[in-house]
Amino acid sequence: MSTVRSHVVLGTSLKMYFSHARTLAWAKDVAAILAAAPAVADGRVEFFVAPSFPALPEAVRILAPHPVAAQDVAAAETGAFTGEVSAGELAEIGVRLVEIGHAERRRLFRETDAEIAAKCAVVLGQGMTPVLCVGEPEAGDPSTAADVVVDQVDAALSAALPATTPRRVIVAYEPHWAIGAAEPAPAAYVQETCGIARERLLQRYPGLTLLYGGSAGPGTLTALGDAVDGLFLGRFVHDPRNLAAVIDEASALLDCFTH
Ligand SMILES: O=C(CO)COP(=O)(O)O
Repeated sequence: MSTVRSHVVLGTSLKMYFSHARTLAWAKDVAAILAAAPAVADGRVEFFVAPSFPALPEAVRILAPHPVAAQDVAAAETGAFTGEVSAGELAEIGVRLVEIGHAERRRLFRETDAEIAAKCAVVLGQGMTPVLCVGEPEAGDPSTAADVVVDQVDAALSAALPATTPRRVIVAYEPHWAIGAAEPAPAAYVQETCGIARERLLQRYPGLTLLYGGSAGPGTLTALGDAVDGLFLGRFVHDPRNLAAVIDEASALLDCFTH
């Protein structure tokens, strides 16, 4: 498949894998990798990381000027919601993106479409970018998967983001069955699903950035071609050398296009 791209977005969530000390050590290694990557320096490769809540302020400091994301947010703006963290407080400490509706939150914490929509609204209201996670629970066929993706995006964004507002939103397509697996979903399946979904979504959400997530790592971006704008990475970049490899791969794909 031909590669037609001028910009790649890469992100990763550390979920709840690391200790505080390991998160900060990892962030320092990653900051050095980003500083050494020309395609990151000139903005053609964008990278964000979502550590756990307690690590956010330090991660913002270590990774600056690269954006840091939260893994979740309260659906309410403020008030008596013990244990929750507001979008306002996240914005105040320098968080620029917020992951919403990850498969684990939908499945393990029974997060509903209504809660996810409310979270998108508060995040957009604070001027941050939602990283909306969508995807089908079971492997099926691409057109059914694309229906699920479009329905989940509409349920999350249609009230908060009128079609006339060209605000940036990141949608991470993560088939639930490909998360925590040995390898990503088959490239042809992802390409077809994303192709159908993107065509239907772009008219309504012109600022859409579409990422693939689910056991992604070195090689995934090349396999997917221009079906996606980038990757939402997980376990396979716990070793920073793998992140460096993915950044090199993204840079090489961009170089193919620009030279
Ligand atoms: O859920 C994911 C990113 O948020 C993907 O995680 P894995 O790459 O570890 O499967």
